[in-house]
Amino acid sequence: MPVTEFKFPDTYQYQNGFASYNESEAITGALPVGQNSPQKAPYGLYAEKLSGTAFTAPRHEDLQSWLYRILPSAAHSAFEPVEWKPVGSTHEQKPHQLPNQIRWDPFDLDETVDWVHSLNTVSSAGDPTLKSGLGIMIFAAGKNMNSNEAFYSADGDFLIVPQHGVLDIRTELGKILVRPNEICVIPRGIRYQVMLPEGPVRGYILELYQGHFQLPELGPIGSNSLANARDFQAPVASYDFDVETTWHILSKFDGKLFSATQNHTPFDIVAWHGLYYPYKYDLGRFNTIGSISYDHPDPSIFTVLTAPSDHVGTAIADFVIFPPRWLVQEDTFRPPWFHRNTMSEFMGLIHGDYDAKAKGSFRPAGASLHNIMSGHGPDSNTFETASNIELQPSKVGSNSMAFMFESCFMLGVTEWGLNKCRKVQEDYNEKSWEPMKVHFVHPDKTKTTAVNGTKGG
Ligand SMILES: O=C(O)Cc1cc(O)ccc1O
Ligand SMILES: [Fe+2]
Repeated sequence: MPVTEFKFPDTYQYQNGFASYNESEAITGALPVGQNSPQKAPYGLYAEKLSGTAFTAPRHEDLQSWLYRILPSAAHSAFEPVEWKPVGSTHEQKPHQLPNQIRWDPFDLDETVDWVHSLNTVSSAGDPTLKSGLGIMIFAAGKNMNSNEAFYSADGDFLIVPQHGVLDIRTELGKILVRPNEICVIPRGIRYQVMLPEGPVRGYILELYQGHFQLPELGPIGSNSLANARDFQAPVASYDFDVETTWHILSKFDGKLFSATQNHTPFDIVAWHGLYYPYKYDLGRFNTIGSISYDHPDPSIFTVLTAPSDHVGTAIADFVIFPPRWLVQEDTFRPPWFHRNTMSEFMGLIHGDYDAKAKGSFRPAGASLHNIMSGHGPDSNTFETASNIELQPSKVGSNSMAFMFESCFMLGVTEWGLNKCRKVQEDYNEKSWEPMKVHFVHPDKTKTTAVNGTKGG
């Protein structure tokens, strides 16, 4: 069910559509007509270009916006490095590459920190300096950012998946409210401030060091379904006129934090137009497709957004969800099959349960990582139940929302993710797959052999 139908209505205004060429002006006439950079922009505003792709990118990839602001973003002091707890996503701190299946208990809320200081990298691949790879972060914050602070990441686009609490995000291009079961994307470079109107927040972030997210191809599904383009929402221009306050601009740059000061607000964009902007999406609007005959299809049918690599069909990162849905397949083992995947699978749970795992084992605000070729699938109890249950149409995932960040890269686990967070479940394999029973019965029953104390047949 869409969040917007059961929670308080969003107070902000949006423009609808994925990858739409948008334009917005907080004062009528602030956008120049017929050109981008007149000798004098309307109302004495400065014109500033923001590029999300190279100037020479092909048209179908091109992401640029023109901003009309009171002062240019360049008007600030030099950036200085500032103390930041290591977020563990730089090439200087190589993460642990492990073939183990890993699962984390729910990450703790931390009411002592704000958005910027709440970010902890749990897993990563590649290197932001080479615009290659991605980072996966957990955020858990309980404080508003200072009212005169704004943050941006030069390292990549943030795909933010809140699990708890409400994020009131003021971006340079306008305001976005994001709640659990909604997601938002803040592209590289865009400055923003995060306030917490309902108290503590927690969730997951995929930071994409290369490329940008797009909607997946629909192939034979046709021209609608999955995440429909019209349900994505971009903010409208909203500005302050403040050239007196001292502001701090915080920059995540190669996994480190830098700060610069300026004596004017960064939220001074009166109008903008273009294709490079933040946006949000309500996962409750996802139109889920599934099997209506037999067998369990690949989870790619649940892809909300994909960041493609240069190799068609292989993603740097897919964002996949497991929404409430009906299962009706006949003569089918309905939960996910056992598998080993050339892609890495990092999963999180926003609320509810996940149908491949025993209740209470993979919990909301927890996570799991099944790296390249690490065998996984339903745990032993889930297998026994699903292979014996009488098959009726049944609804799975009512009031639940699991998701997966799936990547072609081997995902390393940071020191924080492996040790410091203290959430790794030591008994994941022991509880899930080591108890699997042998059901094999040789057609010639005299050849049955005892294994693990269980006699086949
Ligand atoms: O491993 C998982 O739980 C995710 C997953 C779900 C599914 O339905 C099929 C494949 C897959 O990797
Ligand atoms: Fe999987």
